[in-house]
Amino acid sequence: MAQPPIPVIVLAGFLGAGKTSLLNHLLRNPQGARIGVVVNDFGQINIDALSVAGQVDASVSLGNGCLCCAVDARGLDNLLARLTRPSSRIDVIVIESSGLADPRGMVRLLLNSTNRRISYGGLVEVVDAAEFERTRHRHPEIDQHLRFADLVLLNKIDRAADPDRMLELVRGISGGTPVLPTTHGRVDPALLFDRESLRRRRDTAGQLSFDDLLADDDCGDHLHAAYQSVSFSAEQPVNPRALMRFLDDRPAGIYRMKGQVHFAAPGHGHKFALHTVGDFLRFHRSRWARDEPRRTQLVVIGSGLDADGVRARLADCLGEPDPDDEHCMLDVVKYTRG
Ligand SMILES: Nc1nc2c(ncn2[C@@H]2O[C@H](COP(=O)(O)OP(=O)(O)OP(=O)(O)O)[C@@H](O)[C@H]2O)c(=O)[nH]1
Repeated sequence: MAQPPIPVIVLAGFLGAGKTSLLNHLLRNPQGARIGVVVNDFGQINIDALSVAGQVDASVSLGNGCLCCAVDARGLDNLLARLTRPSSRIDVIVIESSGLADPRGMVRLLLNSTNRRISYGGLVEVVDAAEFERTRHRHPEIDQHLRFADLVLLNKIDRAADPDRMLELVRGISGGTPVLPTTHGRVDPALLFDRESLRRRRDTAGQLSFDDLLADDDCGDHLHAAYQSVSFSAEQPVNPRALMRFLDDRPAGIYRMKGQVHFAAPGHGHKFALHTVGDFLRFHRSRWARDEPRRTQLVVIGSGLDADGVRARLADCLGEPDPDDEHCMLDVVKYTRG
């Protein structure tokens, strides 16, 4: 008997809004579904793929550029072909797009896909409740992204200065699209995996018309045209004091940093995932896998970055802390969860 097509759900949202957090939440609460994942990251090092690895039924990743500007659907088709092999027994595919991708381009790619085993399963737009107003000010086109979506998650509601006002604002912008406040992307997975409800929402809310999707789209207008990424990788450990000085006084233009840090500090041999989004700074501590190389890998995203300058300043953070400085990790620990 022919298998029903596998729904493909697109997670979109500006840099640092919480897409990977949502994806990890879905992977931890799969409701019995086998989830295939496509991760598309902006930097050369695919940090998002590193952050979801180990929890997925099947995953493929595509780094260094936004999928929304792929000239044809073949690149994505090849990835989807791997995930939709009958032997992988995948029930639903989730694409985490880069924080600078244009959701319209992503949806268009899916609709143009020649893979008969998939069907478009909807667009979920993640919004950072703490940063949204600043982001919108810089990139007014974000409003459209909300209207294209089937579901908007107003994430980081715990960080919003006035959550009710934000909810009202985002609901107003989203037109008929449902808006749900969340923290760390914790949403009932049934809302995303239940195809019927997604389809109903598509039929009722003001989504992309076919004309919108087919309209000529100039990639030069996409958000990522204004952003660059700088990748930094080092085997030599990082001096925590030096890194905190860097983070306190970040080079101009940086909006987002993510990756993992290997500190040289006695008693702190863990892996520290680093996230900055605007002014927000957070480390997450976890154990290195047994055979995982101890190294720092960071992606820095922003506009008007002096790439060499950023790399040079990060390189200055490498080295051992002062052996008499017992509290060298204090500031890092202050910003650490986990
Ligand atoms: N306080 C708070 N922090 C959150 C929430 N959701 C995510 N974060 C944190 O925000 C940072 C960025 O979250 P990610 O899930 O990596 O964001 P992203 O959208 O995948 O980021 P990009 O892929 O770089 O665009 C991480 O430190 C998360 O732990 C939330 O609801 N509240």
